[in-house]
Amino acid sequence: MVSEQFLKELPKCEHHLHLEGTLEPDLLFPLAARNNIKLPDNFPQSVEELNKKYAQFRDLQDFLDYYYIGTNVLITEQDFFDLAWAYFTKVSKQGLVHAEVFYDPQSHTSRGISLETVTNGFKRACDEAYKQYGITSKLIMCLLRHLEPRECLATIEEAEPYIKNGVISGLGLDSAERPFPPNLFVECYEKAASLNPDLRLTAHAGEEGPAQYVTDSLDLLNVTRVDHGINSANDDELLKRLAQENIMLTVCPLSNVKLQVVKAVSELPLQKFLDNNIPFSINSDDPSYFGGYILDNYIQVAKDFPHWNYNVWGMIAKNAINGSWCDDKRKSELLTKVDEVVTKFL
Ligand SMILES: Nc1ncnc2[nH]cnc12
Ligand SMILES: [Zn+2]
Repeated sequence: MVSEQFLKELPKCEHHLHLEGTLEPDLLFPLAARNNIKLPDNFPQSVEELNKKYAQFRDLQDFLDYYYIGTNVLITEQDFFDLAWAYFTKVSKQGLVHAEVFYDPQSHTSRGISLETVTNGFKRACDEAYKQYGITSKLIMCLLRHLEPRECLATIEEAEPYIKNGVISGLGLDSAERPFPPNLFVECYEKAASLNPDLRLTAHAGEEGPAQYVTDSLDLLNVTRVDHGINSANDDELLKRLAQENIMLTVCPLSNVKLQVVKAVSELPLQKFLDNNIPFSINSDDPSYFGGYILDNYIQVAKDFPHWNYNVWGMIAKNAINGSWCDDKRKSELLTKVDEVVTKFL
């Protein structure tokens, strides 16, 4: 296995990180107190109890139930800034160089918090992360697929100024996958794309849902990237297409284990993706809930795929950079850094 120090120094990109999923219990309770939010009686009432619950979830929905309760403690622009800032500070020590991060405005607008409050708080943290840590970033607004598509359309309309001025760089689709297929959101994706031709499109698909949802996300939503996508491995035609069209899958190893999508990271079809030239990146999804940030995910994959050498890891890091939505200058800077680190450890 490659060394942990190498994985730490390797320039890493995160493409699948829900900012609300970085809410650690030791921030959740102080924010609840700061904002006078009473958590439900059946919600764990201490950091220790909450950490115990986070040790295992039955499935995606079991996790989402906790996740949405957690978001209720976020009220002011400063709360959103503090949340994202805590995340950037942590990963700045793990070799993260570029982050394309999700957020769920509807979890907040449904509680009377404006999309501006949320977006401005997160954007300020992104700007500060660049200033203080040199981390570049992009904001991706996600639609909650358990909500009515017409509500999602209204959210896109609310976000129009941020989509037009590029503060929101991408559109995503998250929450409970299985009963809410991609075809429900065709109009939303078309509307968002019409507001700015540079808006990037992605969607969660093939996490708990079938490979068909990945195909439909490509065909119906015109996504150029797929979040999770691991069930693509069950469809050989789709695998060929992902390679031909250079569609990156944003894989989340520790998440998949915690949500019981797989029993162990070693079961993930990562070798199959490599063998079929399908680019993937390694990501943390909701790190405070799933027991690890970006470097923890890299280390676990390295442990479960111990035959991958420095060159293989260099290629994985480069695929993540090439699949990023940053400009060519930033990409070439980061690609050069990968070569330097690989050479140092070879
Ligand atoms: N892993 C995940 N899948 C779907 N929706 C999510 N929201 C936060 N994390 C998610
Ligand atoms: Zn996710």
